[in-house]
Amino acid sequence: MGCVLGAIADDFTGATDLASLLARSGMPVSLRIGVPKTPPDDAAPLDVVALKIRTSPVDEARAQSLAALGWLRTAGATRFFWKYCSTFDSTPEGNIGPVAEALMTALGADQTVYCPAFPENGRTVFMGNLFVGRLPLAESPMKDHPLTPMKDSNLMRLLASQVKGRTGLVDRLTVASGAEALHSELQQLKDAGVSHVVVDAVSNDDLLIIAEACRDHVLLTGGSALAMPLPALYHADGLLPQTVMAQRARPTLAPQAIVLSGSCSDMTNRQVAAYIAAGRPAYRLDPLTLVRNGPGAALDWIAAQDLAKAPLIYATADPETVRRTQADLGPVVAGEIVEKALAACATAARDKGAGRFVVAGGETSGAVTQALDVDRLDIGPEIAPGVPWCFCHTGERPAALALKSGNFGTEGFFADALARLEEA
Ligand SMILES: Nc1ncnc2c1ncn2[C@@H]1O[C@H](COP(=O)(O)OP(=O)(O)OP(=O)(O)O)[C@@H](O)[C@H]1O
Ligand SMILES: O=C(O)[C@@H](O)C(=O)CO
Repeated sequence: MGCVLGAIADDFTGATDLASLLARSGMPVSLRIGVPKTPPDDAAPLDVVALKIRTSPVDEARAQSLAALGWLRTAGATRFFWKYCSTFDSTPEGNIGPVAEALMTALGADQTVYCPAFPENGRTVFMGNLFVGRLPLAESPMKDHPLTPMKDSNLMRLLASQVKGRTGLVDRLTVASGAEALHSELQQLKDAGVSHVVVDAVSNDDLLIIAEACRDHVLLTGGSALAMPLPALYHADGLLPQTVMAQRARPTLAPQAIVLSGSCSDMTNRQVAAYIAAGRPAYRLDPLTLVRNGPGAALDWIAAQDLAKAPLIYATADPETVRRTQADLGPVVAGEIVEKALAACATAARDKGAGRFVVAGGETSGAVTQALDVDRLDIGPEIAPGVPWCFCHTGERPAALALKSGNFGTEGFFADALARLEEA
């Protein structure tokens, strides 16, 4: 069978997050890195295209997502999901809103919903405001994000600066009244000309109600948790046969491993500190040194390491250090120089025999995955909510990649991920 639900993710950790939550349904999920160059003759019922467009210029983000849409439509998809970050990471211009509008126009949809809530990871939406744990988004560590600092917690305001159409809200009181009440409020908003509707959710039960109410929408947008109930609903609607995920044999992996961290999130800072405190070999990349001398010293360090000890290379730094670096280099140059260096470290580790890669950060994962020439990933066991091991071939050899969203996982994540692979 062809594809039923086609999803487009704005970064690579977001794509593996979404793929792992869809895979909980037991139905086959495929993850493509970039828009595939070949026709979709091997599409899975649930197919996810990972793009690296979170901070791209708006026109480029629109063009890439429309190309992904075209491929997914050719694959047979009749339902579509636009996946962005559960912390709504975006700039004042986009790309959440502009991509949603471009997809709506292409699909002839005059309304869509926005729900980044991911309760298992502490992201909830109440009265249109996004919370990270107990903090409003703009008071959470996301205010210091190196590329997309989030300075407002109100999703309608954030969205209004990104879209041309009218924005509105369906609040938790309506969601709690059930799918029918939500459906009819969405209809009233549509009649009033509201195209972009933020919908509150504080629990998985709320997300199930939203998915039920919107199961006939051609386009949904949100975090991975909103997509989680869709396979079962589409199955109930006769769109998706209950095919059990074909358990592909797990590839035999070289034991050598590397951990690459370019995320500067609060949780990644704690994960890096915990890994170093446990006595693992570690090398810190300094963006200012990279500008002057390139990544040569880091590559020499990798050459001298025993990769069976899973060494860590990290640019992860606290907000004050990041601010100082950005004051010298600018956020874009600082980000790119680190991404390029970590990508070079990944290929050096692969060439030295590494078959296991733990990567922290969405942009970082994009740079690393592209450098390793990965074009498709199979979804393996989930290490933490939204972070699965993924299997692929890099060149001649199979490899396992864990692409960790900045704030996901607990402090012991890096070591836990490697241990989980042993058990899987
Ligand atoms: N020391 C540093 N100074 C400035 N920028 C840095 C530094 N270290 C990393 N960066 C850049 O910060 C950005 C971090 O973004 P990335 O998407 O990788 O992590 P994240 O946003 O925490 O993860 P996610 O998007 O999955 O939540 C990257 O572009 C990275 O190159
Ligand atoms: O939704 C999330 O928080 C993640 O999947 C993500 O997109 C991080 O980049």
